[in-house]
Amino acid sequence: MLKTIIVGASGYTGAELANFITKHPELELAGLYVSENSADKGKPFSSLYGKLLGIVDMPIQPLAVADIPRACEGIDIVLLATAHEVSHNLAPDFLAQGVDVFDLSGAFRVNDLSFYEKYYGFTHQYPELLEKAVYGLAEWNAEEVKETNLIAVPGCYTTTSLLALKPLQQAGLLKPGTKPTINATSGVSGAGRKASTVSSFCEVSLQPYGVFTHRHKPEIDEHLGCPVVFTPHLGSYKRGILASINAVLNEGVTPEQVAKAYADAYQDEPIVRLLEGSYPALKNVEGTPFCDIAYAVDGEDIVLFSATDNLLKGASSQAIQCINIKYGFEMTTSLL
Ligand SMILES: NC(=O)C1=CN([C@@H]2O[C@H](COP(=O)(O)OP(=O)(O)OC[C@H]3O[C@@H](n4cnc5c(N)ncnc54)[C@H](OP(=O)(O)O)[C@@H]3O)[C@@H](O)[C@H]2O)C=CC1
Ligand SMILES: CC(=O)N[C@@H](CCC(=O)OP(=O)(O)O)C(=O)O
Repeated sequence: MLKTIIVGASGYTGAELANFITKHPELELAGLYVSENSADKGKPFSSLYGKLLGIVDMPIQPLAVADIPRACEGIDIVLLATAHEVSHNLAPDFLAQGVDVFDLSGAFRVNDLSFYEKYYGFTHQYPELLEKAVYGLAEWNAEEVKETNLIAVPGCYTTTSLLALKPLQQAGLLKPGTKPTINATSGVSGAGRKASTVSSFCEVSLQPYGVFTHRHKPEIDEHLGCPVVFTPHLGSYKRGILASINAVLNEGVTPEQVAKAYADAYQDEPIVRLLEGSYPALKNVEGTPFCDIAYAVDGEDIVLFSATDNLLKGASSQAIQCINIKYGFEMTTSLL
């Protein structure tokens, strides 16, 4: 059994991780942590997430940086379900204790120091960790995930967009010089559990945000290998992302070539479902680890549709996929 702890356990992605770990036959949930002065320290986990009453009742513990060596005793894996700068500050201490780090934040996803100044508002202190971090897009980077002890789990919009676009880009089917245009809507849980006016019940409405400035645009560019236009929208529902993506195919590309690109990429992948005869719907992915993808072609125009649960394939279940890959377990263990 691999002893596993979660930091940021009281948040939305942390709670999903706790649920998966309790169902995983090879992982043992060995600790749930929040910040040193958290309002939730000492509470039983199930007092926050009643669905797990009788399943995860252990108390949530406060974690100061000085506590990390003690928290790591006998521990194999830490999942950081914390804000970007918190993960940036904590990951090196966990790695120094010999614990494998799976980070759900954006702190190690892009190997470019200036990116963090511009999009995250902090100065990245660990270029050597950016070098060793592997981007945990499970269906595409499995071999690399096996080789590292720092996995940067991709963001939710990014996962949803990349899984749809990568087969076309990798097969060279996109028209050079054109930019795929991604319009994606996320449920409010994408903003995390902490109260804010923007995400409060009476304020939320279907609306674009982060236009031309969202940090997932450069993350997508980097891991797709081609620039995109990305516009996120906040939807007035709890969870799930639907991305509609317009792209232009190279001259002469046939629908058969497109179909082959998707089949080659995903026919052996249990978590990505290629739909035929229907389009993705949030109700079909909510609460599941799946990414549902469909497309329609009209001459050189292609429209792609991709749907995930932002808290699962967009975060926690993808982190578990990465654990399954790294330690040689079946890819879907505890997920399906
Ligand atoms: N929500 C989503 O759909 C997605 C989120 N992510 C990323 O995953 C990470 C977690 O997101 P999410 O679960 O939504 O966030 P939440 O805001 O819901 O939870 C954050 C958690 O971190 C804890 N925390 C805050 N500061 C510290 C600290 N210094 N030390 C230890 N714990 C701390 C919080 O508890 P407390 O403040 O009480 O200490 C809370 O448990 C973020 O980086 C986010 O960007 C990625 C993809 C999708
Ligand atoms: C609705 C909402 O607010 N969504 C979040 C994205 C959540 C996510 O994917 O987090 P990462 O930044 O870790 O990738 C946002 O736009 O900031």
